[in-house]
Amino acid sequence: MMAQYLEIKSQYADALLFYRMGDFYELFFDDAVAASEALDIALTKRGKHDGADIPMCGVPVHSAEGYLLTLIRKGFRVAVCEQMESPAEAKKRGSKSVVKRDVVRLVTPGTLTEETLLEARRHNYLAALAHVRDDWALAWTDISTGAFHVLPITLARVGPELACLAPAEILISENPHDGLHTIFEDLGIEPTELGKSSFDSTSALTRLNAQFGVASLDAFGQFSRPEVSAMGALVDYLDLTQKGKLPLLRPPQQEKLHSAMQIDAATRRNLEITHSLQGGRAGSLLSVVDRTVTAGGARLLERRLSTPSCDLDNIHRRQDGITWFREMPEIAQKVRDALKRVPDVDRALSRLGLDRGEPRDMTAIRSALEQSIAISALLAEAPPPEIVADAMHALTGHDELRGLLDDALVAEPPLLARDGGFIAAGYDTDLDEARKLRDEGRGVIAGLQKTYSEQTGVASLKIKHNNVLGYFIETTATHAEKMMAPPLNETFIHRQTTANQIRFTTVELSELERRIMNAGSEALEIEKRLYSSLSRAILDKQADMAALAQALAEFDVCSALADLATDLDWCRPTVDASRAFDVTSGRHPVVEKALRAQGGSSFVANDCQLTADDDGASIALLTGPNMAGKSTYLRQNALIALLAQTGSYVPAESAHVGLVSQIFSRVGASDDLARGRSTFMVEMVETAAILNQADDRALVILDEIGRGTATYDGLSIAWATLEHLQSVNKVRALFATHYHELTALASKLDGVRNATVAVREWEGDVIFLHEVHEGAADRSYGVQVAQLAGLPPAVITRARSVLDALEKGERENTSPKALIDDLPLFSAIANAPAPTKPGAESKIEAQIKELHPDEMTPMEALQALYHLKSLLQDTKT
Ligand SMILES: Nc1ncnc2c1ncn2[C@@H]1O[C@H](COP(=O)(O)OP(=O)(O)OP(=O)(O)O)[C@@H](O)[C@H]1O
Repeated sequence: MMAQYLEIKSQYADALLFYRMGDFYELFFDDAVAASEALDIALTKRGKHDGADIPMCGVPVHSAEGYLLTLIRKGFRVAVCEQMESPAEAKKRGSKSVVKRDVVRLVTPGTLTEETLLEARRHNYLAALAHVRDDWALAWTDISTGAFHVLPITLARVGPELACLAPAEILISENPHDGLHTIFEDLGIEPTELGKSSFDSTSALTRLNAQFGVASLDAFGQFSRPEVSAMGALVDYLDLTQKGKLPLLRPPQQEKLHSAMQIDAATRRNLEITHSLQGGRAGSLLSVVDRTVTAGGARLLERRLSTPSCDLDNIHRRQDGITWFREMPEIAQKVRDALKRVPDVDRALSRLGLDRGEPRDMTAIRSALEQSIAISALLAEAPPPEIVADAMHALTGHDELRGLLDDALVAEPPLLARDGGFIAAGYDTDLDEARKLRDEGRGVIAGLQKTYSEQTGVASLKIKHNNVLGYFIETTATHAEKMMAPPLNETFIHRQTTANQIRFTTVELSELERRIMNAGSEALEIEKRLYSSLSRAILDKQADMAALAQALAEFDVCSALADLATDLDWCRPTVDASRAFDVTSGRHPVVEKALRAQGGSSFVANDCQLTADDDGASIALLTGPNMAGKSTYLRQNALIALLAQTGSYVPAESAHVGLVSQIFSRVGASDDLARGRSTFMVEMVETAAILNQADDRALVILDEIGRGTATYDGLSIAWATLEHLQSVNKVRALFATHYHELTALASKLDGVRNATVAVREWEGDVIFLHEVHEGAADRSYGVQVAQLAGLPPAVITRARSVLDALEKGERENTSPKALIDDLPLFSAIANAPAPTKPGAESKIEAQIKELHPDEMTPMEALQALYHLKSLLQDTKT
């Protein structure tokens, strides 16, 4: 057995081998050590190899999925090795024969199909990156839904596209291109390297033609060599991991590089589109926007938010869909109620296709078909817009399949096909009979006894059972002669005579007995056969079912965005080919929601006017105090552009967005010490990307550029950046800064204007109004904000005097150093009496608490007052 183990393991060196032994998957050697640690299970030993103990651990087969999930999440790949015959079959070949075993599947992050291993509301992409000289292509698939796409790209776009896709696994050819290391490092992805043959475009063509059952790929589009190579690598890897059982894949969909808004990895992170900066979904734009009620809808929405469109027709079609649902709230509600009952058709289909399905996957298809009829009737109540009408075609015409599944399946099938019990009564007569025999064996025997008793005229005839004879017919010995003479002896075959009884059998009874005995397993066998034929019937309609799933997801997304727009009072933006960007009363959806949840102040809506001339830039230079809401304002406008091009309504009173081809954002500082980059370096790398790539359709938001270095260096960099954006990139941009010197540029550069976030000063404190209006701020109120944050009062006092000195120096043109030299040292201020800690009780307060005015004489009251006054004087000196 160990020899067999080692032989199989040698083929899967980079995976843990789950070696099936009866009811367990066992792991040995290093695999056992690694798995026991990762799964926190006991490490034992079994036998010896080369004189040393063999480490071993195991997981029960019935709960293996949970363990698999943990291992995959921890970055392992698992080869599942099953027994290919029963021990009895092995024995037939000789008493020492080892049960045949083989790997049936290699489980990797990108090739999961099990419900428990997948996140229902997210795609699980497997991607492959290929290049032929300087031409690159990215192909990706989600085998749990059948999606299959390919995109020709450039090396520069690899990072952004991968950031958008966020694949669970990415395949590259061995000895990868030098440029890829940094990209993968940036994204924190560990690619899977395949041999060069997996990427060979000639054999890829053959593989792809076979996979899609065509003689040539021309039917799906004209594909370049890198595209074919990337797609071929995907199919090759699926073949390898699924051991020849290829999943159902939709025909390759060829994407265009510029059909979607380009958003690079840093911008994606900064805008917190699908994940917040903390990494989770909570706090992201998606978490606020997602009101879908089906898993398919949720996946579609996430994909749309990740890839806002640049195709005006597409955007308008989607908007029309939302508007339609908004205008008919009652129908929309009913559609959403029906959608809530729609299971995950895509993933059910995929499991059936890979022969990993269970009866529930079939009932999932049945429920979807049932709800489709209801939804189709609801949608027909008013003339639908194009997007809805197109999708509606996919809902109908499945009566045959629905009828079949309706007739064939019980209402609530058991979890596993192998337990049987999922085929409905009345669907198959053989099955009904087998079940009848299994369940009502005794009843059938009683019926036969009655028949025989009538046929023989022996009222006392009985059918009995014992372990030696099995079922037999018994009469008293008095009937022996009659029973053993013609014509009865033709039917009744004598088996045994006892003192008083005589026993017979019949061909019919023997057959019945055999059938009763086998009925249980026969019922299971028949169900297995019926399961396969139902599965085939569903898979024959795979393309229709996939289209149905897509249509249902589309209705879900449209109606969910309509619900959101109505509930949160969002507007339909005008999206066109102009270079406008004009938002009235825009809001930040995530901050607004957070403020509402806290129940405190409400969000202050702000306008944004960035409409550019035909060939110029339009840049708003935003100054204002810390904490005033600059970052929020910057982000909210980027998110409005993004939402508008997703086809969604937007959080504003009105919005006009001329197509944005790229969004860039440099917001906030973060360092990347793991990669040896300081905060400032990260900032500069991101700024360089913007200045090198932004075109005149880009929307750029830059927050406090240059703040990570010395004041004059920072100011100079910010200055030059602003000029470059205005004169070379000619972008629409929001540029927030604390370098108030920059505001002077507004009068010098065309298309640059100043805006500021208002605050009010009151008794030395600042009150944040969060209102953005024309003009420039002259101060940052940093010291006040620091005070709010709880910096020790001595530090605040000291900071105020330093600030006053610096400002005075600036006015009087004195060197700051000379001025600061004149200031008393910090120690002078720090030696001042320690301020009472906020919340701690002062001496005076304590004394006042001790006073009981109702119990005091006027004299005592006067004395107490004098005493308090003297205390006050004590604290002041
Ligand atoms: N329009 C608004 N209405 C209400 N509250 C807002 C608004 N904008 C921002 N805020 C609140 O103010 C806080 C600070 O906002 P933000 O981080 O945008 O300030 P900032 O000006 O960028 O500050 P800094 O310059 O210190 O980075 C937010 O967390 C939010 O709670």
